[in-house]
Amino acid sequence: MKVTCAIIEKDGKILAAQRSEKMSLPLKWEFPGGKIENLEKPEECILREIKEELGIDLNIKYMLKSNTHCYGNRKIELIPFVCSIAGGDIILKEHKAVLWDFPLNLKNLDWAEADIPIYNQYLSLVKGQGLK
Ligand SMILES: Nc1nc2c([nH]c(=O)n2[C@H]2C[C@H](O)[C@@H](COP(=O)(O)OP(=O)(O)OP(=O)(O)O)O2)c(=O)[nH]1
Repeated sequence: MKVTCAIIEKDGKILAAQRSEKMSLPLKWEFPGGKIENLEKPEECILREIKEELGIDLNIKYMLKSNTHCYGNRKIELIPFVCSIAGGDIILKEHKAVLWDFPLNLKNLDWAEADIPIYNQYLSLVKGQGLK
């Protein structure tokens, strides 16, 4: 299963979202997004999912390397897009909470396992740019 997710940047901070009790991986933190539907391009998927889940429009800046992870016998390929907000105000439609912080400060969140390599990939990238 292919899943897209968004690392949304604003003023040097990024957004982490907490899954609700009712979702799979309850209360884990993730980069919001969701499953690719039939015939959909990954870029279309992430824009649709973020509109559905957070009520905002995104600009896609670039894609990072995907991470394949198995939760038991469920294999997902998580495809990350670094994005900025194009418009709208965040309304939580599915998540329990969201948090904005500098990338390094999010290290100790209880991340979904599939997100950890993606978080680390992003961190090395922004460190390389001399940012936090
Ligand atoms: N959206 C998103 N999903 C993630 C991330 N990390 C991660 O392991 N996942 C998992 C959780 C889900 O099993 C799947 C994404 O599906 P989804 O967010 O559309 O969730 P869903 O409720 O439809 O999925 P499910 O409960 O049927 O498993 O990928 C992430 O960063 N973002």
